[in-house]
Amino acid sequence: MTGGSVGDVVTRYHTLQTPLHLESGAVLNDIVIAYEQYGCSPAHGNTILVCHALSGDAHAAGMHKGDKHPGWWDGVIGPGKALDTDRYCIIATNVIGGCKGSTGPAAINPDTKLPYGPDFPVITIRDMVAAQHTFLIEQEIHDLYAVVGGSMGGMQSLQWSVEYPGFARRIVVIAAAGYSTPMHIAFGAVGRAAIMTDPAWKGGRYSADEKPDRGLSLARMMAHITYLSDQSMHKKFGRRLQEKTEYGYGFETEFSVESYLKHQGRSFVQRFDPNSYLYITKAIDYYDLTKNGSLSEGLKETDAKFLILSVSTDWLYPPYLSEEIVMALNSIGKDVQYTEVMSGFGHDGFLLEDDQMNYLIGRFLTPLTVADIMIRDPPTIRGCATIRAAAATMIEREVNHLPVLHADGTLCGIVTSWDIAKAVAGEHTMLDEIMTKNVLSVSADATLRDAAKILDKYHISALPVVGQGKVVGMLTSEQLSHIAERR
Ligand SMILES: CC(=O)SCCNC(=O)CCNC(=O)[C@H](O)C(C)(C)COP(=O)(O)OP(=O)(O)OC[C@H]1O[C@@H](n2cnc3c(N)ncnc32)[C@H](O)[C@@H]1OP(=O)(O)O
Ligand SMILES: N[C@@H](CCO)C(=O)O
Repeated sequence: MTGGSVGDVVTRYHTLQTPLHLESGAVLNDIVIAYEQYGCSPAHGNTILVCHALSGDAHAAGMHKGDKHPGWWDGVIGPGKALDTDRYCIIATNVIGGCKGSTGPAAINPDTKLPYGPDFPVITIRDMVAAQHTFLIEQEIHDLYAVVGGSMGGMQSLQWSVEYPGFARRIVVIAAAGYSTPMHIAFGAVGRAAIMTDPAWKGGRYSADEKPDRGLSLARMMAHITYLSDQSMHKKFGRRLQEKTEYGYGFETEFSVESYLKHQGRSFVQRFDPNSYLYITKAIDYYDLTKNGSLSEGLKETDAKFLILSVSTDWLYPPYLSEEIVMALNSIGKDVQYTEVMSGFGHDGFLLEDDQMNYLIGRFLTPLTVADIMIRDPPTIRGCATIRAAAATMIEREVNHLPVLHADGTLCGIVTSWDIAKAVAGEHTMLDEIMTKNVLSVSADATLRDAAKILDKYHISALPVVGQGKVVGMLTSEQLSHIAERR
């Protein structure tokens, strides 16, 4: 997919005026939310909130001055991309508990004037979302067009739908789950143990000069394996050695994958706070949207359209976890679409498969409407005409359906070539005798999906498109099948 860049961007900061009552019972005051905003100005119904994964931040797109990489979802956010900045206002915030500008354990505790460290209260995904909600309200944004996120971002998207039903019209959940599994918790536990057993951790009260870097690096190395796949590791590294010493195979000689993981660990300690890692992984582990053991029960109050995406080779959040969400939503009659993205990248596929993400998310957020494919200014006929005149118009204009109009141009019926055939057999003369009078119609801004549902439900093959009382177009099942074949 082609698309432009949002260009140079800066992170902004907002201090919440409202204290945040956390799920743990603790209260946080003066919370700072780091955020970035791209595209149109926020207006009623045009704003999309993007939620990041474990180590992400508010810098989702565009370039920060001096950086060598753009924001973490630059491939999907920008003019003409799925999160189209020509159409929408895109907002990304850093979660509370994080370390990229929003209040987290490395922030200064106003009571002690020292970093919170281990005194920072336990936070949950629900708390992260509550902070985003307060932030939006204080920015005078009272509804969202969509909430979109992958991995922990997907958990936030789902939590939004449960916590604030109706606030967001569309919810996109990628490579996520309705709850953290024992395996997620197990990986989280090992990562936390790596940090907490590093002598430099010092019960969480480490100094800026001496952080538990070894522990954090180890935690990231281990976690990063879970973001890859067997297939991607074969392809990326094989059994290659990074460099062979002149002595041949020495104990120090690194495999390519070993060197890669060390690089990931080393670069992670440059950009992430160890205590934040503990708090955020704990928030992920506590995440559980089931109620009385049922995901359907937990999602009962949601009121949005859902797009759920999984990644075929993701073994951390395997497709079955997404399918559980889909089944739960289906079982309670919610509007949900699902696709398993075919990708060899594993869990991080949601950050790498830009083309598929753009196509699937773009189609969901900005679906084709009836206006995009309808026949404009279609031939019509007056209700007082003869059947012969209708047949002649159909042959001349090569159509099988004619909307029938009153003298004032408003719709009063529809006639099809099948009606004409029946009329000949029944020896009728006037159109009024054979046309369908209870004609169904659709508006030009209806989605093709909604229009297709009407055609299917009533077993009909065409719908006049009506705007301001007048017929402005015609939509047929034939056009819909052409579109389905092309997409
Ligand atoms: C919403 C969010 O989750 S935001 C957080 C997302 N970001 C992260 O997870 C940060 C870590 N980044 C990554 O894991 C990756 O960059 C991804 C998943 C985002 C993208 O993956 P890719 O484009 O395939 O990059 P890849 O995983 O190959 O990493 C490239 C880096 O590894 C280095 N590298 C690659 N192979 C090796 C090797 N054998 N030995 C040492 N270093 C290596 C590259 O030099 C490059 O370094 P740089 O980032 O310092 O420039
Ligand atoms: N690699 C991503 C995905 C984790 O789910 C991150 O570190 O945030």
